[in-house]
Amino acid sequence: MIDRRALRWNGWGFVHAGFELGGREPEVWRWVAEQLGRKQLPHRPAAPLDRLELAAPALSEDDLGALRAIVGAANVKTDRYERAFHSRGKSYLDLLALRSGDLRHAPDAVVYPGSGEEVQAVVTHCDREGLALVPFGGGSSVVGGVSALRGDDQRAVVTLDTTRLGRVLAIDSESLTARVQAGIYGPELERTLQREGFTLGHYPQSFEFSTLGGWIAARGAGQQSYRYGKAEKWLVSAELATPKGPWRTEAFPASAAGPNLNQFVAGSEGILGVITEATVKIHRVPAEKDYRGFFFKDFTAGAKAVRTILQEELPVAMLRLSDAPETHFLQSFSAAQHPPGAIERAAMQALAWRGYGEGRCLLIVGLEGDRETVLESQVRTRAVIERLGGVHLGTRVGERWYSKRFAMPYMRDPMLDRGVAVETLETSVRWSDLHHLYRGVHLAIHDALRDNAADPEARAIVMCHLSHGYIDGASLYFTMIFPQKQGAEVEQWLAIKRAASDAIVAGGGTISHHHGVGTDHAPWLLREKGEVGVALLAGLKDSLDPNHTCNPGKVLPG
Ligand SMILES: Cc1cc2nc3c(=O)[nH]c(=O)nc-3n(C[C@H](O)[C@H](O)[C@H](O)COP(=O)(O)OP(=O)(O)OC[C@H]3O[C@@H](n4cnc5c(N)ncnc54)[C@H](O)[C@@H]3O)c2cc1C
Repeated sequence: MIDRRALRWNGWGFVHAGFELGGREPEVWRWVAEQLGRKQLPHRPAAPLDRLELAAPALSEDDLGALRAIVGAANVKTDRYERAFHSRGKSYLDLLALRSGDLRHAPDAVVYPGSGEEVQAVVTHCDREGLALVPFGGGSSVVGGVSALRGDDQRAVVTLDTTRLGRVLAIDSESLTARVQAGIYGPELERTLQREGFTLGHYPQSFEFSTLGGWIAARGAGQQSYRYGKAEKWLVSAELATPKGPWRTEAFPASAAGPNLNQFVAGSEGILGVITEATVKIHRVPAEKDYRGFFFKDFTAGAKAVRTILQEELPVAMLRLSDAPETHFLQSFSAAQHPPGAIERAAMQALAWRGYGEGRCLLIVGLEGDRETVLESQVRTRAVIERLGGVHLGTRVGERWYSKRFAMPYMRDPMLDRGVAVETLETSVRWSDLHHLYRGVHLAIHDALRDNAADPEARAIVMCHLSHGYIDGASLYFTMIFPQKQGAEVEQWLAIKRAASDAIVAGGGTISHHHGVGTDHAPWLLREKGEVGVALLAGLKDSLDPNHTCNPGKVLPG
């Protein structure tokens, strides 16, 4: 379990850590300012915690006494730090609220149960007493999934932090499954499994600060999902504490006994109850890892290579194709930190002469497995890539990406400190609709950014990568960096988000491939699931949680 106070309550990661700019802060920030059409970047520090207004907890001493009796006095927290830390997740909207000192959604108490039985007792208590209950793992939701909301008829909000449930309970080395408590953080889970020679292989960018339960509840995807699968694929079974009592789902390798109910748990986002533990599929730790880079002349050629590799069913762990703006951004940002030497500059110039210039797109191919499989796969993926116009860059770019794969989120807080917004959104779509959707979303974002720009000189960076591919389609992940419109930051972002989400749905994409629904995507759910589908989900909620105790205001359209 990570000590909560070691973490930024209103930003990313450990308080003592940050993004390493190689001693070239002035050059990097000058480069960012230039890209965004700013002469210089403003100074916009976040409001300090001790000056924020926080309403007194709306729980009586009886309520608190009852919670203390369940989890122990030390595990019921009502102090300022705990309530602020648990008030929201990590989306741009969340950070805007936290940084401006808006703690309207702070929970009235945070409880840390130490067993599945204690979780069940807390759920039952909240349900009986008319209290809202918000399940909270790492709190890295970027869709409003952990906002401490309550229904009109609920007296107060209790946030249930799962991180004391942090143990691997059993490993079945014959079946390759592990039974794990839901509040375990990524690093502790992998450390424990790898000590025994196994891995789950689920490495989202938020790996260090997110939990097993959160991955399942939000149907998450790790960066190597091509090999290890999304959460719904590696989930074997789960145990939940619900207002109707404990619920354990079936745990078979396959079954024809009706629909597989695990599929309702994956993506339930806390609205059906609290996942207390799960059995998951594990793998032997791969003996070999190979990450290398390739350039394509454009995004279409790169996407065709990714599709071909997947449809030829070559065993890959990761294929990550950046479009031209993202490739340019990554290279220029890296050059601002570590200026390239003469040899590197000459190599880039030579590639530009060969046509890999302005529009070039970087593909990172990750292979994992035993030595023979990785070697064979390396030969075969490279053959496909070169046949379709890719040029090999070697392992350095791949290894650099791998070593920094969890670092980028640390850039967001210093950007916000300088009036620069950073946010992402994602979808998945069939191959036959992919380019149409890509263009449509790009256009919608650009138009919305222009119509909501900070001023006429403001420029934005909009970039995309293709990741998490399948035989029939792939996920597209968009990142936007733009100057904030001071005083209207929320409205500015909502306009951009609305335009992008409408374009995603119009283009045939899902409103989320791996971030989930939360509050932010709920308005688009009806268009995706249809009336019958939403009624089915609502019925499921009503049957397990008739008083709507669990995570009110999330997933289902209001
Ligand atoms: C910088 C950054 C990078 C990210 N990268 C990725 C990525 O690569 N891939 C990806 O999939 N996601 C990514 N995310 C999104 C987020 O990390 C995932 O949604 C993650 O799965 C959430 O895990 P968590 O433990 O933080 O859950 P939380 O944020 O605490 O909760 C997420 C949702 O699940 C519910 N929940 C949590 N635990 C439980 C439980 N035990 N039982 C029932 N409900 C529960 C919550 O109520 C909430 O609705 C990223 C987020 C950030 C901020």
